Amino acid sequence: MASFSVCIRKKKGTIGMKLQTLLQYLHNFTPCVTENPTITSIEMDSREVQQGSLFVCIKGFTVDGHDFAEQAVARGAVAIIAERPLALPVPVIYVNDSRRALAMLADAFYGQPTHHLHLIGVTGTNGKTSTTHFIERICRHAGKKTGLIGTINMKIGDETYDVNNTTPESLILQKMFRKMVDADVDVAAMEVSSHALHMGRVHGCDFDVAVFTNLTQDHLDYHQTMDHYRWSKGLLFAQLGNRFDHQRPKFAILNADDAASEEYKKSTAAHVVTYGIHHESDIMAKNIEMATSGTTFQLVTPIETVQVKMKLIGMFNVYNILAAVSACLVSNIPLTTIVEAIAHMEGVPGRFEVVDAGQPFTVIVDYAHTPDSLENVLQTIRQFAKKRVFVVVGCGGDRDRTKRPLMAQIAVQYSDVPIFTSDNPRSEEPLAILNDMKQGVTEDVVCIVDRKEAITYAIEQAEEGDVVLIAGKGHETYQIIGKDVLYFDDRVVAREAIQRRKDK
Ligand SMILES: CC(=O)N[C@H]1[C@@H](OP(=O)(O)OP(=O)(O)OC[C@H]2O[C@@H](n3ccc(=O)[nH]c3=O)[C@H](O)[C@@H]2O)O[C@H](CO)[C@@H](O)[C@@H]1O[C@H](C)C(=O)N[C@@H](C)C(=O)N[C@H](CCC(=O)O)C(=O)O
Ligand SMILES: Nc1ncnc2c1ncn2[C@@H]1O[C@H](COP(=O)(O)OP(=O)(O)OP(=O)(O)O)[C@@H](O)[C@H]1O
Ligand SMILES: N[C@H](CCC[C@H](N)C(=O)O)C(=O)O
Ligand SMILES: [Mg+2]
Repeated sequence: MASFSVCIRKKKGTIGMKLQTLLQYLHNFTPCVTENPTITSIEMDSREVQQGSLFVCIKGFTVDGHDFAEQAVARGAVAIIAERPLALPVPVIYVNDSRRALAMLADAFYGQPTHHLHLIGVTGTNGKTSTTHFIERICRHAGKKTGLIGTINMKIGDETYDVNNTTPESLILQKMFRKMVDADVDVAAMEVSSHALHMGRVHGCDFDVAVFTNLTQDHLDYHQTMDHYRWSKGLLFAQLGNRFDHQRPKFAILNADDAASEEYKKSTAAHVVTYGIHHESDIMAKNIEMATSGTTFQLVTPIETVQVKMKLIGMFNVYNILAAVSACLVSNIPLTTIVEAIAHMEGVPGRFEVVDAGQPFTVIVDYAHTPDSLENVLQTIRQFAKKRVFVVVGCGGDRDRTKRPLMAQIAVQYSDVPIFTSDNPRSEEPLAILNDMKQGVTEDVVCIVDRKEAITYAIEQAEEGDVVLIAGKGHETYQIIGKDVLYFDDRVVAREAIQRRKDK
C-alpha cells in the first residue's frame, strides 16, 4: 500500500482549432475536405450551434440529429459530422459511428483534459452518488480542489452546474473536465452509469481509479438482461488501461462481498484493491455498531487499523464509506485525514434525509428506487423504529417494469403501512404502473395516484414514534407527468403536510 502513488497532471489549454487539425484525431479517417475553417465549438444539439460550430449528427432514441443538420448550418455551423449522406453547403465528414467520433473530437478539442486530472469513476447499481460525494468531501478535507459529476449536479469547488444525466454525453463531460483543469481541480469524482458505459459517453475519460459499489436489479428496460447490465458496468474496469504506467498507476476498487467483483477483477490489468465486511479484503469494516445517532466500526487497512465514528447510518453507508476510503487511500490521502473527514460527514441530499418540522414522528426522504435499495433502507429503519413504519413508494415510468412488483413486495414485507403512489410516471399511465406494482402483492394496499395526497395521507395517519419513509425521488425537485416537468419536492411537500396537520 505504501508504494501507491498518483501523478496529478495539469495543463491549461485554449479553445478553438482548425477543422483539419481536429479531424486528424479521428485517425482512421482520411479527410477529403479542402476547406479548413476554424472550429469555435463542437455541438450535438442544433439549438446550441453558433457561428463557427462543428455540428455532430447523432441518431438518438427519440429523433435523428441528421434531420437538424440544415438547421445547424443556418445557425452558423461550418462543418458537419454525419453517418449518412447530406447535401449541405459546408463540408460534411462521414464516419461510421458519430457518437464515437464525438467522444474523440470532444477529447481532442478540449485538450485531453482527463490526462491532467486525477479522475475517480464510481459505478454500481446503488451508492454511486453517495460514494462520489464522500470521496469529494474527504478530498476537500485533505485540502484538494475537487470536481464532481453525478445525478444531483456537476461541481467545481462550490460552484454547481445542472445535469440532465447521471453521466452526461462525452461532449458535456469533456467540456466540464476542461473547466476543471482550468480551475486547477486536483481530483474529480464522477458517477459512471451503465448507460454511459454502453453508449461510450466515457470513451476517452482517462480514469485513475475505478470503483464498484454493487450490482442488483435495475435498468432492465435498457439492458434487457442482468448479464448485459453486469457486462456494461464491467467496461469501466476493462477500460482502465492495460499498460503499467508507474508514474500514473491505475486502481480498481472492488466490493469483495459482491459476486460481480470476481468478473471485474479478471477484466482489468489495474491494481486491484478490495473492500468488504464479510469476505476477507484489503480494507474492511469490523465490529460495526449502529445507533440512531450514528455508526462506529474498526477500519482495517494494510497501513493500520483505526476506529471510525460517523453520523451516517445503515449498513449500505458502511459499504459506501469503505469504497470511498479505498479510493482515497490509493489516491494518497493520509488515513488520519480520511478518518477525520468521515467523523464530520453529513448525509447526501435526498439520501436518508430526515425532515424535521417538530412533529412527534420521524419522516425520512430517500432516493431508494430499486428493490435492493428499498430493502436496505427499510431494513435500516426497522432496526430503529419503535412503532409503525410507513412507506410511500412508487416506480418510475418508462423504466424497468420488472422491478415494480419486487419493490411492492419489499414495501409490504418491511413496512406496517405501505402506500403506493406515483414516482415519475413519464409517458406511462400512472394507474397502469400502480397495477404493475400490485401484481407483486396479495394484500390490499392503499393506492393514491397523486403523490402529494399520498404523502399527506401518511403524515396525517402517523402517530408518535412512527417512521414515515418517502422513497424514490430523494433530491429531485420535479415530477415528470407525460411531457410536463412539474415542480415537486418530497421534502417540501412533507414539511407542508406536517405544518397543515399542526395548524388543524
Ligand atoms: C435513453 C437515453 O439515454 N437518452 C439520452 C439521449 O436522448 P435521445 O437519444 O432521446 O436524444 P434525441 O432527443 O433523440 O436527440 C438525438 C440528437 O438530436 C439532437 N437534436 C434534437 C433536437 C433538436 O432540435 N436538435 C438536435 O440537434 C440532440 O441533441 C441529439 O444529439 O441523449 C440525450 C443527450 O445525451 C440524453 O440526455 C438522454 O438521456 C435521457 C434524459 C435519459 O433519461 N437517459 C437515461 C436512460 C440515462 O441515461 N440514465 C443513466 C443512468 C441513470 C442512473 O442509474 O443513475 C444516466 O447516466 O443518466
Ligand atoms: N451501497 C448501497 N447499497 C444498497 N443501497 C444503497 C447503497 N447506497 C445507497 N443506497 C440506497 O440507494 C439509494 C440511492 O443511493 P445513491 O443515490 O447513492 O445511488 P446511485 O447509484 O447514485 O443511484 P442512481 O443510479 O440513481 O444514480 C439511497 O437513497 C439508499 O436508499
Ligand atoms: N437514474 C434513475 C433515477 C430513477 C429515479 C426515479 N425517481 C425514477 O424516476 O424512476 C433512472 O433514471 O432510472
Ligand atoms: Mg446517482
